[in-house]
Amino acid sequence: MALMPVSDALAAVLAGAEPQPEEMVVLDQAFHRVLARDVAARRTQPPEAMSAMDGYAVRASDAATIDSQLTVIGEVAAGRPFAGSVGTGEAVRIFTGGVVPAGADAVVIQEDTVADGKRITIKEAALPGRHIRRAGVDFAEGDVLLRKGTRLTDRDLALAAAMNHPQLPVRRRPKVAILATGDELVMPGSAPGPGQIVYSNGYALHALARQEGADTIDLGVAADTLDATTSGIRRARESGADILITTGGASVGDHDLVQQALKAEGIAMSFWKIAMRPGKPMMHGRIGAMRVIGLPGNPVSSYVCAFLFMVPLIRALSGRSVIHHRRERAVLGRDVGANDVREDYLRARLELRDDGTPIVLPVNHQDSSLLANLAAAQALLVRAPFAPKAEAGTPCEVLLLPV
Ligand SMILES: Nc1nc2c(c(=O)[nH]1)N[C@H]1C(S)=C(S)[C@@H](COP(=O)(O)OP(=O)(O)OC[C@H]3O[C@@H](n4cnc5c(N)ncnc54)[C@H](O)[C@@H]3O)O[C@H]1N2
Ligand code: MOO
Repeated sequence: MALMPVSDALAAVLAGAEPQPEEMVVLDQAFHRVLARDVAARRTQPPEAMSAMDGYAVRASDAATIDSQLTVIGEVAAGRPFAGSVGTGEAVRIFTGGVVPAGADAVVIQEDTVADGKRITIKEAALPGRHIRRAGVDFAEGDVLLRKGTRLTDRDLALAAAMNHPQLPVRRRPKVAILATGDELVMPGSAPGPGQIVYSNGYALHALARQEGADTIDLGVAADTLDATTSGIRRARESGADILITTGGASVGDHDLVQQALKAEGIAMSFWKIAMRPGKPMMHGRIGAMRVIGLPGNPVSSYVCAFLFMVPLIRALSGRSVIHHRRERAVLGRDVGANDVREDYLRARLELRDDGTPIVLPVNHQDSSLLANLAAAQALLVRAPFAPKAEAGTPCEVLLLPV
């Protein structure tokens, strides 16, 4: 198969990706979940005119001049409205959040009054509407304030509560199973023997998938045999995974068995090999309803491909309205050479110029095994296939890496 352009590969990965079924969750469980439906306010907020200050509810016309005197006929506090109404020459003691009593159309803050028993003297002229939050100034019953496809923020949860929703309709989290392959891999903290490599890819992949709202299943490391690899794939299916991510064994070496194992398990392959760097040997297909992304083993290739393909897929399955990474505009901080047929995603640091323009500094060594570079990078500089060489100062596009 020929190398597939990145945009075609992404379209293939996202083809037919429908949002997961809906479920109701209580607000405490709803942080970062994706709304399955538009949500409208169940009440008007505030439901009635309320005082924004501690002071006295008055008729503005009675308190329009300094030294006017009023009689305090009662009190209203938050949650305890005053039953009567404020007549001429009268005032009601009121506290922040208290319902403005009938008849009153202004609040005079207590600092602007002198109190003497039931009498107050006005020291600052009242203005109609002053210090009063009118009914519905925040929102009205029926207002749609939270939209389907939104990933709920901390503020959204407070808003949903104020809208009087104890629970929200969200999308079920996609399940992502992650299977590493490679005889050479040993766990962090062990004493690697000759030629052994410490397993690292899965840590970034699990974290990235979870950060995007997926549940992850760890299928461990399969040895480089067809049996071990097919058994890992089968376990992914049995676990009900929506997405299987494999890492390693994607290339053409004698021990790269992932594609063979996927075929033995009946995969409908959609592509193998993309015109991108890093990540050329990535593959994609489906086994039944399970979507499979076969990531390369090199740690940077594995992460960059997951970032570019797994993340939008998780977002699409989660029903998010925005699924694509945003390309930010920036300026090259150093010269870069001409590109070849593969779209390049160069690890880069970002610096802000004095005027706020982000300057992109691609790291010197872009070999796809170099994790220290990846961890230090804040962005990926995107270089289109056959982009000509470009000098420092040229506008460019970057993808920001998660923080
Ligand atoms: N003749 C060719 N050789 C290679 C080609 C090619 O086109 N022709 N492509 C190269 C490219 S590009 C990549 S990327 C790699 C990807 O190969 P694999 O997906 O088969 O990866 P492995 O061989 O299994 O591993 C590569 C490297 O990464 C280490 N690794 C693997 N898994 C993990 C893990 N979970 N944690 C940490 N490190 C891992 C592994 O030990 C190897 O060192 O192929 C090129 N070759
Ligand atoms: O995909 Mo490979 O990353 O070019 O090493």
